[in-house]
Amino acid sequence: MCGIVGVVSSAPVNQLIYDALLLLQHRGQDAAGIVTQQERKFFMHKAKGMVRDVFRTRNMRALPGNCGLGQVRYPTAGNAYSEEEAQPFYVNAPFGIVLVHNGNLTNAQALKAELFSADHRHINTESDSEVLLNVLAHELEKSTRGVPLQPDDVFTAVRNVHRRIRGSYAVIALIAGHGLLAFRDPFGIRPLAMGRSKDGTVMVGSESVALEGTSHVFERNIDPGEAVFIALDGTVHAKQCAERPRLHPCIFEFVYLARPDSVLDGISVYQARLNLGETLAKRVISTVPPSDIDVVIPIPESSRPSATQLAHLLGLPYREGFVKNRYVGRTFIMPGQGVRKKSVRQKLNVIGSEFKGRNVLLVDDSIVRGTTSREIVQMARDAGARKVYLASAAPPVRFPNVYGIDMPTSSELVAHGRSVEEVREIIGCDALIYQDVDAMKKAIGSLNPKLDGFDASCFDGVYVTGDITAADIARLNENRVGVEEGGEDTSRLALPNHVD
Ligand SMILES: O=P(O)(O)OC[C@H]1O[C@H](OP(=O)(O)OP(=O)(O)O)[C@H](O)[C@@H]1O
Ligand SMILES: NC(=O)CC[C@H](N)C(=O)O
Ligand SMILES: [Mg+2]
Repeated sequence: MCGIVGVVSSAPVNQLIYDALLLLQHRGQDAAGIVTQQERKFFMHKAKGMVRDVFRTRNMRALPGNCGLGQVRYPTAGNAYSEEEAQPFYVNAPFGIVLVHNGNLTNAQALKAELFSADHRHINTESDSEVLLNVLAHELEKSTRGVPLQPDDVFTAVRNVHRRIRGSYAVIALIAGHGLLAFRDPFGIRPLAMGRSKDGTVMVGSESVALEGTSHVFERNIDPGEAVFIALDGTVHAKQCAERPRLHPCIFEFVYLARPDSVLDGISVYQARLNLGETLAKRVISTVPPSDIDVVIPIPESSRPSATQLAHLLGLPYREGFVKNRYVGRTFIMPGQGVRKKSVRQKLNVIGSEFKGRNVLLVDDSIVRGTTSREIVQMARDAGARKVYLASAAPPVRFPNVYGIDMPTSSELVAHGRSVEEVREIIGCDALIYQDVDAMKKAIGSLNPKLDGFDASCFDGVYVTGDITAADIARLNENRVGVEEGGEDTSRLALPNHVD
């Protein structure tokens, strides 16, 4: 997942986009970029790094104009370390388009070949998002019946884009001199919401927190398959452009990716995590008697709501046993196993008194590669815990994700092809309690009965787009750079050394 935002206003938007990206930083830590538009000219700044490091005062001053968009990147395709694959991407025709994308295309390779041979378009990076932009540009070229561009021509282009591309995509594009286009894949896998501020500024963004935190009132989600075109005067046009839209949001957004204060597709992420804690509590009781647990300790940050609810239901004390260094980012979304492992120790430190001589139940939101759990269980033992139990608010992650979460291969997943007992041995805890897949779906799905289902592919192996084979998964990995086991980008551990 990445974080994306787009704005149409009657005032300069550079600071507003920056602020929204900061609120979406948890969705991508690897690169950030902003484009603004003034008098049909685009102004862009993008680079690797976190938002606060990428944009210095001089960069912000060079982003004039009353509309624009931005992205924070968490790479899931192409080269994790390439500055050129930072977003937004730009094409000069038709009109000039810049685009940001959250998600992952599953047919990007085939499209790239097709774009070259049939559409005569050159793709200069390994990014699936550059492919997406070129498909959109080609379709817009075909559908445009004159200048100025009409919303219906834009919608025709999006309809054709839906026909050509596969996978997950929440997209925001700015068409020079015309307006801001936002659309979502026909399954609504990745989130996208829209809101408005008192002065009439319209904002589209990945999570409601980006709207709320910048004083915009949430109006609605973009529907799966729907396209919204916001003209430069703020007029909003909307149309359903998919043939069979269905709402199957990614369940991992609720488990881990999104901020708890966001509401996605009508579901409070916080409430979803409380519910997961509740159902997990029932699983714990059937494995370890609560009388054998002295204290419940969350593994910061994302597991906290589930852990509090679980402790409450079991009638056990909830204590903070790990302190998080707030200057280290989220470890799961870092590229390279070496850096992830090192970061767990940098990020979390124990409060020894909470462990000494106690039976502790550690709670995490999910166990993916097992990097965090292995380190944490050892840290709890080193701090003197008698018994260390571990509960995961999500079920075992057993299948690769192809829709924008960086879990490209099954071999890296600690639970793939292993029984719970085998995973327990690897992690080194005294008992391991996982959430159940159906219980997870029910706990979250009950919060919005209008959902058609979830994309829960990393848990149940069912890919909602229905067209994913083992060969596709292998192919999707062929062009990945920077995700190999042990791969380490040491530069990210260095302190920022910018001098203005
Ligand atoms: O099994 P693993 O491969 O280690 O992945 C799972 C862990 O990674 C995430 O934490 P992260 O540090 O990314 O973010 P958080 O602070 O939001 O919990 C998640 O919350 C788990 O703790
Ligand atoms: N996580 C995402 O949404 C990634 C977007 C895009 N596939 C990239 O790798 O840059
Ligand atoms: Mg965590």
